[in-house]
This record gives sequence, C-alpha cells and structure tokens, in this order.
Amino acid sequence: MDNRPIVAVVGRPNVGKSTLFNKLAGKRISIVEDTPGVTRDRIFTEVEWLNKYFTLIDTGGIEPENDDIILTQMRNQAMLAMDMAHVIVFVVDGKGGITSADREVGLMLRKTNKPVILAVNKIDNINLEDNIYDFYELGLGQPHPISSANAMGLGDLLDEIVENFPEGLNTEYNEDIIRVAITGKPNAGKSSILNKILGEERVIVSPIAGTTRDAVDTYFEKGDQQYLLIDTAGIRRKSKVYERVEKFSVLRAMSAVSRADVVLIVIDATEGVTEQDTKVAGIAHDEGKACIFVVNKWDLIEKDNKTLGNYTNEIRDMFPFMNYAPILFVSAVTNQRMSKILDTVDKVAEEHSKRVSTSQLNDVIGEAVMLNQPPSDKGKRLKIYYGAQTGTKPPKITLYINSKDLTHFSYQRYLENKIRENFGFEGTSMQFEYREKDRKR
Ligand SMILES: Nc1nc2c(ncn2[C@@H]2O[C@H](COP(=O)(O)OP(=O)(O)OP(=O)(O)O)[C@@H](O)[C@H]2O)c(=O)[nH]1
Ligand SMILES: Nc1nc2c(ncn2[C@@H]2O[C@H](COP(=O)(O)OP(=O)(O)OP(=O)(O)O)[C@@H](O)[C@H]2O)c(=O)[nH]1
Repeated sequence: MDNRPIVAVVGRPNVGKSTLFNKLAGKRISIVEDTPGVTRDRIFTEVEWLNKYFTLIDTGGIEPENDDIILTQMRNQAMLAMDMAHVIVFVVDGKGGITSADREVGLMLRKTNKPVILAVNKIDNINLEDNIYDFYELGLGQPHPISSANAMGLGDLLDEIVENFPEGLNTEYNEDIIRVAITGKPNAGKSSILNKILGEERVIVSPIAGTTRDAVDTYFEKGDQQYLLIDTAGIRRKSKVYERVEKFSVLRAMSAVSRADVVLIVIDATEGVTEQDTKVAGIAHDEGKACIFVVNKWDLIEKDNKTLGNYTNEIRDMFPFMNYAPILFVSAVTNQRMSKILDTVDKVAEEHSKRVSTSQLNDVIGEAVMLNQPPSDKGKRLKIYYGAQTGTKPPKITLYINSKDLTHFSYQRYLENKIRENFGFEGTSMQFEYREKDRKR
C-alpha cells in the first residue's frame, strides 16, 4: 500500500518557495533536464527526513503577469493544496512583511481542517527573529522562522511537518508500485476509463486508510501487481469548480504527472488532440515518464480501412518527440480494447525501470559506430569510448566521448535510435548524456 504523505508549499511569488523547495529536495528528483526552450520550475520532489519519505509539491511555478493574476494564482494554489495535501506549508516573507494577498490566503487556509504550518522565510539571522511576531495576525498559530537561503530553521520545519502527518499514511518508499496518472481534457472520458479499470473483476480496490473521503490517490492490486492511480479524487468528484480555471486544471495535471511513472494521455477521438494534451504530454516527456496515448470514444468514429492509420499519423505528427509512446484506440462504452490499457501500463512501466547490461550496450554502440562513422571536424573525429546505463525511471544512458564539440545532433539521434532499436524501451522517454573523458594514451 502506498499512501504517501503529500506536503504542499504555497505562498506568493518571491517569498522563496523555490529556494526552500530546492533545499528540501531529496535525491529522487522527478524532473530531469528540460527540453531546450521549455523552462519550468521543479514542482515535485520526494523528501526524506529521519527515514520518513513524503512528497513535496510546489504549487507555484506559473508566471504571474500582474497583481490580479497573482491573487488568482494564489487562490488556486491554496485550493490545490487544501484539496490534495495532507500538510500545507504557507511561506511568507519575513523581510517584506504581510501583504493583503497573504491575508486573503491566510483566511482561506484557516478554514481548512488540514494542518497548516506558517513558515516565515528570509529570517537570515537572529536579529531578524523579532519580525516573526507580526505574522501571528494571520491566525495560523506559531510562525516558524526559516532562512531558505542559509538553510536555517529547516530541521525544525521538517520536524513540524512530519509530526503533523495524519495517521495511517505510509512513509516508506515502495519501489514495486506502478503510479499512473490519467490526464485529458474535461469530458474526454477519464472517469469512464477509471471506472472500467477499477470495475474489472480481479481488481481489489482498497481505500486509503484514514482519509478515505478525500483521498487523492486510488490504490488497487491486480494479480501480484500494485497500482496507484494518482490524483483521481478530482476525476471521481467531477469538481467543475476547478475545471473552470483552465490554468488550474493544467497545474493539477502537472502535479499528477510529476508523481506518476506512467501517464495516460486520454484523447477524445471525436475532438482530436487539444492544447492541454500537448502541454501535458510535453511535461510528461520532459520529466522522463512512460507515456501512453489513449484515444477514447473510438466507437463514435466512422471508420474505413484508413481511419486508424490516419489517426495514428496525426498523433505522431503532433508529438514527433514521443514516437516511443504506444497509441491505444479504445471505447469505455463498448469496452473495446479496454483490457489493453493495464497490459500496456505494465509493459511500459517495465521498460521505464529496465536496465541493460553494459556489455550488451557496448556491443550495440560498437556496431552502430562501425556502420556509420562518427562525425569529424577539422581532422578530429568524435570518439565514443563506451556507454553505460546510469539510471532508470527514466532509463538514462551516459556516453563517454573525447569531445563534446564533435557531437552532432543528427549523430546523437542516430545512436539513440540504434539503442532504442536494440533494447526497445518502448513507451518510455529516455535521457542521453554525453560526457567528456580524457583518454590520452
Ligand atoms: N535573504 C533571503 N533571501 C531569500 C531567501 N530565500 C529566498 N530568497 C530570495 O528571494 C527571491 C525569491 O526566491 P524564490 O525561491 O525564487 O521565490 P519563490 O517564492 O519561489 O518565487 P516564485 O517562483 O516567483 O513563486 C530570490 O532572490 C531568493 O534569492 C532567504 O532565506 N533569505
Ligand atoms: N460514446 C462514448 N462515450 C464515452 C466514452 N467514454 C466516455 N464517454 C462519455 O463521455 C462523457 C464524458 O465522460 P467522462 O468519463 O465523464 O469524462 P471525464 O474526462 O472524466 O470528464 P471530466 O470529469 O469533465 O474531466 C460521458 O457522457 C461518457 O458517457 C466512449 O468510449 N464512447
């Protein structure tokens, strides 16, 4: 059973949330290198404190354009936090003092029945500690002085966080569970798919202890395999309040994606790919997830022998960087191919955590180099000394080379394709790293 505590950080821009987040971030950071041009903050990380694991979410990260947007964004953050977190850390600026936005969010947070910890940041030295008293006004209990920049007060803050976890949560890390996020625009059929998956005979659903009513994740077992459907509360509850704020539904999907191993991108066959699908898929790819396109409502499409091929091509054209992701054409109403969904989840999850042996990998690299010589520049040729798989979830391959200046995009592509051709890694994004190594004599 994997019902990990979720801790959300909220607070207005510039109070130091990202700094705090990065200081608390554990080793298992979910977001890997960004695709060029897509810069985003990390929004999720796993934190370990005194042998307890929890999930930390930074609900910020959307660029505010003006004060109104800041306020809307803060309300959304607070709503998201109140909805899905077990403990909320409200960060305020101990140098800047209380603002009206702080008061408004404070008021919202006072109404939740979840523990809220007030962290007064930028208390960089003892002389500033008196600043925290002003913050009692927010009515959120004792303010905790911290300095994210100097890593002061963070131990006490972590103690306080861990003490406030509700009963019945699991703070141990479970590697065996497959975490799945079901994303897609409103009405694409996410809840229908969820219900079909959970409705299958052999599936045992166990509600998360203690927090059944507002549990955000749905746990179930099928055979020997354990699954966690991430953040399904919103899907089951069908809360239109949230969907009204488009940015918020993307934010919510982003959080779910970050916590997942496998992301289902549900597309309404009658409408095709939407902008939100493109965004979510891009994030899933960047964050190194396994991905499956699920084209739902296939029963409503008039078909001839070209329809499936055309549809497939369309998706491939929209997501040229995600050729690895399987596409399933299903109907949650007629049940067509529904059983394929979990089978495919199993398969891509396996690929996502697969390890290939160094010797096999180097055979493949050696052969690829022989078939197609590496590029050269001014008489100097790219040398690939060897490669090794240096990570899983997503699989990461490190190639040790003589000079990065000699790597060429098209040759990298070639090598990466060869590696995929030989080892599959179907359904999962991968990371390739080129590292210089001195091999003079
Ligand atoms: N003096 C001081 N400055 C800090 C501290 N923590 C963060 N800062 C500074 O405050 C500014 C904002 O920090 P961020 O971590 O980016 O703030 P944020 O709340 O994540 O901001 P958004 O991403 O815009 O929501 C930066 O210039 C940080 O260097 C601190 O403990 N002390
Ligand atoms: N014909 C057909 N209708 C479907 C299928 N899947 C879902 N629907 C219908 O589409 C509508 C939306 O389905 P939901 O499962 O509620 O969609 P959702 O994505 O959970 O919607 P939100 O909660 O608004 O995000 C419902 O009327 C479903 O009956 C399908 O495969 N075929």
